[in-house]
Amino acid sequence: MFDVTRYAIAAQSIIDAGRFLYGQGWSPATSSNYSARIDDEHIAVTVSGRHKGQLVAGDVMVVDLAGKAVQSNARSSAETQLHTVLYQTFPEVGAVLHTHSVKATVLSRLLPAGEPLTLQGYELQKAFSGIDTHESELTVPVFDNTQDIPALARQTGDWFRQHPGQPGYLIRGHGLYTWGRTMADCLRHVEAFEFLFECELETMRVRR
Ligand SMILES: CSCCC(=O)C(=O)COP(=O)(O)O
Ligand SMILES: [Zn+2]
Repeated sequence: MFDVTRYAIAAQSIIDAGRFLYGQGWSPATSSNYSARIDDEHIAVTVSGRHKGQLVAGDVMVVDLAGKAVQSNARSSAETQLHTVLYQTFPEVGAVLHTHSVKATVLSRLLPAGEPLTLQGYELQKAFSGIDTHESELTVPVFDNTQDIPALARQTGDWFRQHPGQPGYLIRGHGLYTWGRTMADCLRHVEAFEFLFECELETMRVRR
């Protein structure tokens, strides 16, 4: 059982995040999914297929950390396991956001297969929780868009257990996953990634 007040707060944070992310053009055409932790065993997550700029309370539901719906007949996001694996792996994670921006999508397709995106020397890296110098190296792995969500959940879980300080990943031709202690932290991470993706794309353009 979960606390209804905590659920309502989590659901509202998801609704507000959707309005912002859709407004930025980072969650077009029903793409993306969002979640927020309710307690040690439950998260609030978006219902599959909903318009993320027009979310209402009925577009958010509760699942347990195995991804099983709790007190709902709705179908949670098709990518629910990519969220639950992060809450299982990192007890401090309070929110997870998945977005489909043009920059994340294009950059993930331009990176050589098998190579992560490496970010270093950007002042804005300090926007990520726990990063206090632009000299640190951020590694953003790029996973293939296999459509096999259980396999991807295992892959991402394994990778981040070995690299617990890294703040997100890309799925090739698909989008970004990032997380944070709070929804505010998580939204800041999305914004920071978007800025850094634009810098990387602009650098590639200038160097051509
Ligand atoms: C229209 S985007 C295709 C599915 C997807 O990648 C996504 O992020 C949304 O899936 P959901 O089941 O969470 O609505
Ligand atoms: Zn997606």
